[in-house]
Amino acid sequence: MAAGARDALDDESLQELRSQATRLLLKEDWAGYIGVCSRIVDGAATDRRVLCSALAHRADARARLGDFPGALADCDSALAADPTHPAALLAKGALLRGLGRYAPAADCFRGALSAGGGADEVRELLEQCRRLEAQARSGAVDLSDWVLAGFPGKCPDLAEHVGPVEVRRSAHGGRGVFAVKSVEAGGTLMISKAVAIGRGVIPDAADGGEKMVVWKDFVDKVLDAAEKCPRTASLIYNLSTGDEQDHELTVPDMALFKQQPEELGHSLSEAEGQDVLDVDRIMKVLDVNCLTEDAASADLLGSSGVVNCGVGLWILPSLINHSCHPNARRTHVGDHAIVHASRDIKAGEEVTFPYFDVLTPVGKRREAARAWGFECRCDRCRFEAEDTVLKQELVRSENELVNGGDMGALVVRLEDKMRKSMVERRKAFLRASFWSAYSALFDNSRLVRKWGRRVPSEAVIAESVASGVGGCESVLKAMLRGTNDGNGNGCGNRLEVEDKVVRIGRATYGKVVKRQAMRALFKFTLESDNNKSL
Ligand SMILES: C[S@@+](CC[C@H](N)C(=O)[O-])C[C@H]1O[C@@H](n2cnc3c(N)ncnc32)[C@H](O)[C@@H]1O
Repeated sequence: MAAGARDALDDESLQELRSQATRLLLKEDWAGYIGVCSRIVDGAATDRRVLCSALAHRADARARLGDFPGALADCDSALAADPTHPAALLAKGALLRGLGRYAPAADCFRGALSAGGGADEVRELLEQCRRLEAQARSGAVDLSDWVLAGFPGKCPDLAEHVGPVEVRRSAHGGRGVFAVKSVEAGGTLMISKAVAIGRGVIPDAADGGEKMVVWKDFVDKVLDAAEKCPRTASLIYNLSTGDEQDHELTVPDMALFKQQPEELGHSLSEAEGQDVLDVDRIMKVLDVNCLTEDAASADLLGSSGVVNCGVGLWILPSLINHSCHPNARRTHVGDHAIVHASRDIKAGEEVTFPYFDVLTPVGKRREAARAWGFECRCDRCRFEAEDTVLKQELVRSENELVNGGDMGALVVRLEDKMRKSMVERRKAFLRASFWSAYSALFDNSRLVRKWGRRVPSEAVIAESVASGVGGCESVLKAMLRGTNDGNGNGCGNRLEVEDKVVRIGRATYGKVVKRQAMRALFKFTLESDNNKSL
């Protein structure tokens, strides 16, 4: 330390501050730690070594508290004083990596390696950044090793990715997400990291109280994230509260979803200059935009008699509207949601999720949409409502479904109606609406013996439903069961059948594993409850 500098720390004071910092570090008291680092920074005078390492430590603590702009500014000050300071390069690399800026993060780790920082660990970080940078650009994910090993340990790290999609005004209401290129079933549309997730393992018999604990914890995390990062607050304020008229919802620029380092620290819209969070507004946004996570990996960790509950906010995916013939699904891996095409999507088509179970008749779907606060305007609902002859048949079948009866007879009657004139897509819609009747028939060997010859095979029904409403676990299960004799009862020859099964597997989970690992997912699908994703 330079002797005689004003306010410079003497060796003894510096030693005392370092001991205090270590105690606070062990207690993970980051605010206290930042305070002590600041005193060292202020007293470091012209001692570059002391100054840079205190700035690097303060940057690390600021990042832990979510103050990314402050952390980045500390790293930059340290590197302005000493461009090869290993700890500052490592701190900046870790910060940029966490923010999804893999290429500049890799530059920092490369710099730290040449400055002699870390070696093996830094080499590993550099390798990770290269892999994530490539994945962020291509959207290609390969979870084969993790799946084949039975989902061990921590989830694989993923990078955010915005695929061939853009936000536009939607006929469904407000804004929606649209494909700008054709995407085949299983293709990745986007990979988004959650702003926050509330997770809990809730006993089956739990009342609403335990769910409220998960919700409260989640809301606190969202508010915390918004408070610390104006950009996050700005993204949240772009989402609908449910109170706006359609024309009041502005179409956001896609650049908003592609984080740039120069945007760090200042927001792109309303959150700028706004010190106090609009908590009421954020609460409304959460009500309209939260998505649930049915994570298979979380499910595997749970024990019997409990259900895993995950609720989260993923910004770009929450702009995806609902349709009863959806074409997209999510696969959850850690905090990332991989959104993929669940059936082929044409360029210009709107990307849609099922907000609720769409393997149900129109009446039940209407109730579910109302619970969400909207009237579904999708073409499947329109088709099921407009044809008066069909409407009568649907009312009769829905009543039979509710009151029980011979589900085989119901299916035969529906199939006879369809055989006459209906196009494949409409057949797929009706089969999806009466999926539970088809399942009851195929689940019961007595009914299969009685009615089996008069209806298409289970595999043919599964393929038809997947073409109409996309792949999902129930349909994949039916396909696997329907083809386990190897020929799929009229579904084609063995290789053709295998291709069809893999296609529905990809439509269900996305192209996240190689073909050989797909078998592990199939085993998992057959063993798990319906409606769980990865
Ligand atoms: C998560 S937001 C989807 C994005 C929203 N359209 C926007 O502009 O922000 C959910 C809301 O979108 C609207 N919505 C989604 N799907 C719809 C559909 N099929 N029919 C009518 N409104 C729909 C409803 O207002 C619903 O509460």
